[in-house]
Amino acid sequence: MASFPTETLNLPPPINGQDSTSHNEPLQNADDEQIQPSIPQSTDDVTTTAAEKRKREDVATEGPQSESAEPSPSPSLHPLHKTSLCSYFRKVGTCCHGRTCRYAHGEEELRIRPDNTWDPTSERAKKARKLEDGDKCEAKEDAVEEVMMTEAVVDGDGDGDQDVELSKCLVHLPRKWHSDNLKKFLADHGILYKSAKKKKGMTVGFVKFESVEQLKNAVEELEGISIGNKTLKVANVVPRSFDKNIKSPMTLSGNAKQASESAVPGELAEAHASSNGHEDGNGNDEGLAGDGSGLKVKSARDVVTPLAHMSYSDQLEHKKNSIAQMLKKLTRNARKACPNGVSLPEWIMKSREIGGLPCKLEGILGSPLVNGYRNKCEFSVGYSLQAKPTVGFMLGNFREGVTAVEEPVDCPNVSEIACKYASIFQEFLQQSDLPVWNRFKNSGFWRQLTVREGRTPGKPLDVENLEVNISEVMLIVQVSSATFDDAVVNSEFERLAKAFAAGATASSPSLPLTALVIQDHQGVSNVAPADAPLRLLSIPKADGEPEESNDVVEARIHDSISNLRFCISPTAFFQVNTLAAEKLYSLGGDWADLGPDTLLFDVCCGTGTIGLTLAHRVGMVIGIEMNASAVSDAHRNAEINGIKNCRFVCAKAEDVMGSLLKDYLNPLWEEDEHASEGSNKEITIAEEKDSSRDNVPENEGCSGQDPENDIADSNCPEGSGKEPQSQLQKDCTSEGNSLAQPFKNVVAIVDPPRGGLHPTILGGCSYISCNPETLVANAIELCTPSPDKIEKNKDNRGWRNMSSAGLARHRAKSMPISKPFQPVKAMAVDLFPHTSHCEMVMLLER
Ligand SMILES: C[S@@+](CC[C@H](N)C(=O)[O-])C[C@H]1O[C@@H](n2cnc3c(N)ncnc32)[C@H](O)[C@@H]1O
Repeated sequence: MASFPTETLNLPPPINGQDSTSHNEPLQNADDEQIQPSIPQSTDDVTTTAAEKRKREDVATEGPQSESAEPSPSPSLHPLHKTSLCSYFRKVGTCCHGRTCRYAHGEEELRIRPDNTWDPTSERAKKARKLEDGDKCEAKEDAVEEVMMTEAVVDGDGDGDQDVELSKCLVHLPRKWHSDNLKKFLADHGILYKSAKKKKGMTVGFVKFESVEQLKNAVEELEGISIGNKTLKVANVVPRSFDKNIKSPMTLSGNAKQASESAVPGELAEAHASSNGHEDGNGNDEGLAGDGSGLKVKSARDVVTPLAHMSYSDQLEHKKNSIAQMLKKLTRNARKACPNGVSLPEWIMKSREIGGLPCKLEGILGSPLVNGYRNKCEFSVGYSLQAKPTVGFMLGNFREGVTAVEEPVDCPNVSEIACKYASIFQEFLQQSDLPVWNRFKNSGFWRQLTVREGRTPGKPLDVENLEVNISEVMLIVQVSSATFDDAVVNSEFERLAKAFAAGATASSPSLPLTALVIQDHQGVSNVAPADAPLRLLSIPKADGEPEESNDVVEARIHDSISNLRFCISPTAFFQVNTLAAEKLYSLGGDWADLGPDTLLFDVCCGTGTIGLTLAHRVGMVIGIEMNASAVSDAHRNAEINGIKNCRFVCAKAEDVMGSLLKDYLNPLWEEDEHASEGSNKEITIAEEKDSSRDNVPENEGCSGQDPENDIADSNCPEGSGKEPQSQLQKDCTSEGNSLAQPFKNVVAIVDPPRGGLHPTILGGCSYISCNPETLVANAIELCTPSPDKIEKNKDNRGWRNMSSAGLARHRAKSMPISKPFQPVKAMAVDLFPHTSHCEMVMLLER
């Protein structure tokens, strides 16, 4: 039996004592702590007596009041005796060891662990987790009042500042309420007011009063009232008024220090101060700072790079620890989902030896670049706390009424070039005749600026001066043009192109500007569908003349990974940290055990990066991707790099995976129906994420597109993947393997979007994959043994309220019967320094 000594896990100590499965428990020695052998052991009278005594002690000391006063175990017993539930007993209600079993037979026998935690699968642990989550929620709710701020949501009637002074936000209202519900609620409580507004989906409403008296009465009456299980809070309305004549405090250098030095007194000074507040490394105050109105607000730096106050080595330790916690979920949930009457897989049994982990966590790879590493930044356009049109990051969650946007000052993940372009655009907006987007009213014109950067392959990296590494820049400006006059719009675009060109030239050194694209999008959120109309603008030359006609210039930039050149179109996904992505892909390749006999599926391949960088190590690559322009980039990338053993299919993976597998593997199955068994691997590359996505600046890990609603097959430049086999054979008659020369090894590298993969892909073959939470959910489905009979998932009601792991357990019951995968090893790779996100590679085999 393979053992996994704890030393090799290289796990950090528990943070805040939260490590519930105590990886440091002295249980490594598999021979010493035998895991439920199938042959009954002889009963040892002495042990029985001790166990009975122990049990009596346990029963006597149980109950809430005794939990902390747990007596130390008898010296003759292992300190972990009965601190974990017996899975055999749980499944079948009996266990061959009877009372001598070292594991607890039921909750009553369970003892608290030496580190003061309960077996994470026990009811007590669940209760503790719930209480803890409740505390966190309460703390968050209390904080809401502190960070309350909104853009100009109260309709102005010309009173300017008075509008704001006579207005209040009501916080913790039911999401389903709209304005009428709010008005009725106010009337029921006898509140007099001028206007009341509430948008469905938000937890805040806005009330304007006629007089200070009305306002005072309302505050007295409403503050603290219970609505459902929430307590109503009354908060101030932000922003305060902004003087249009005051220029942006952000300097063209984008340098945070210079920016805060140049801040105009009384303007954004406090916001900058809050960023600097973290420089002492003390993150205890959560970076809250005043905005001058008595409210406490977070800075863009706090929101976008919440770990920036920690040293990078501490960040890596922190991420590795949270990945370990995430992995333990896989063990717990696969154990729970294991069907009755089916033995637990060996990896679950062995997990006890490695602190509950499903497999060895090999450690964490750091990012080669820690600052300014992002090659793509999406800046929102909105109002700052002072109501100034601003290009930067939103300070919070729209549902909670936070729409304020602050400049990307002192955000260490943002590149200097991106900061400079944000600043140029912000300057332009101050003078523009067209309005910035108002999220509350869903109206306005300017919505978002995306800055994408590319590098030339083969050039050694200058780490001291990152800007010089960037040779190409694409700017994508998102607008909502539907209600605006074409002539006005066109003239604004012309001015915009001039402003960018002039700003780029004036900067020192001058900034690359390769393509300027307008994306027209009418939707409520800034996440545009992949087919949102794009328009390429001409970039004027320095002397003011337009450079080329639209037909000649292409909206594409290039970057390089592993010395290959990649062409990237405006909406195609490309990892935002190119150098760290290179590490991630090569790790995936190393683990996948690739060779000339390997057929590699690059599932969710984007521009083909994973498949193309590994193509020289396999017989053939098949990339599957639903975004048509990414697929066309992938084709072009294969071509410009002279790679011939790749094929790219434009389709949803769940629609074509089954038929592709059938087409490519059938010849194998005909020869030997077990040929594919044991040689299949899945490598999952997963991104760990924070649940509060709204705070994240933009696509860290995926395009943000809704996989269900995007491109139809008919839009695809290439085949849908449903071609007859003869067509497939024709496609892969390159130097690599073809169907005539069967592949002995099938590997899928799965790099899904944030939402994970559609479950129907998972039943097909073995995989490698990357997003810790969705990976864990997918892995639960892949690694849980099949039941004897598949259940039809008739009742899917309530799935919205389920955790991703709960949903995966539910789905696992209806997966096609197949041999389960087993987790072999995992490694975290940090692509996102200073944020809480992290990628993970996991090898699953069967
Ligand atoms: C995280 S990105 C990874 C891209 C690529 N592997 C890379 O590293 O550059 C996920 C990709 O999956 C694509 N995608 C999302 N859902 C999909 C689906 N159901 N089928 C195929 N592709 C999908 C997205 O368009 C996006 O390009």
